[in-house]
Amino acid sequence: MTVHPQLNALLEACHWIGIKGWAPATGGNMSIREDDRWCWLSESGKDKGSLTHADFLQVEIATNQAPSGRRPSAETGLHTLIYRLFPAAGAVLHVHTANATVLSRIEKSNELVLHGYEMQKSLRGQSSHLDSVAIPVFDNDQDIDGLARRIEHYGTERPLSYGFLLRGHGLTCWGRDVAEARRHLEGLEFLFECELRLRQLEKP
Ligand SMILES: CSCCC(=O)C(=O)COP(=O)(O)O
Ligand SMILES: [Zn+2]
Repeated sequence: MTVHPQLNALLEACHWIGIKGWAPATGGNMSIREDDRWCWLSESGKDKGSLTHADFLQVEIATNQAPSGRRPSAETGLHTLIYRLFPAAGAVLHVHTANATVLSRIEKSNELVLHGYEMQKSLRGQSSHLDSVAIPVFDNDQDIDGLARRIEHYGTERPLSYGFLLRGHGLTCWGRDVAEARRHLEGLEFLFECELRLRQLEKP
């Protein structure tokens, strides 16, 4: 079997996520794009910190179908949405970090605005801490098709870049390749931790 060149990088990213504790239990899911039609997604219900090549399933982006008959991630529809909306997206990482989970509950509006942090420059195209970066926050939903429709609708009205938060659930982020998706994940996670600490310190 020929292995997609980005799959090794994705596996390494999954192991790194596991070591960081960002995909506890069976939380999280990860994928890479193969081409316009196909992507490779983690199988549902696995420990994402100890995945092997065999745990990635080929999935058709337009239909969410896996020809193998095995069950790809329960959140497949969010990965394929990103690949459909953003032709340049090459990798998607979804994690359940404590910071993303708690901050998305504390933030009551539909956007978390990051401002004043040098680390905003870890995000593609950002060049100053003086700019504001809005990360959308969507209410969590077990209806992934419905959730995907809400995210798609948001993207018709507001910029949808880097990633989004699912309230009380976690972060989904992407990049042109695994390296960029990893950088966005690490950068956003650091920014979430700073924002959470700041809000706790500033609490009256
Ligand atoms: C305890 S994990 C709940 C499901 C979830 O949010 C997740 O990220 C993992 O789902 P998958 O089907 O991709 O294993
Ligand atoms: Zn999840």
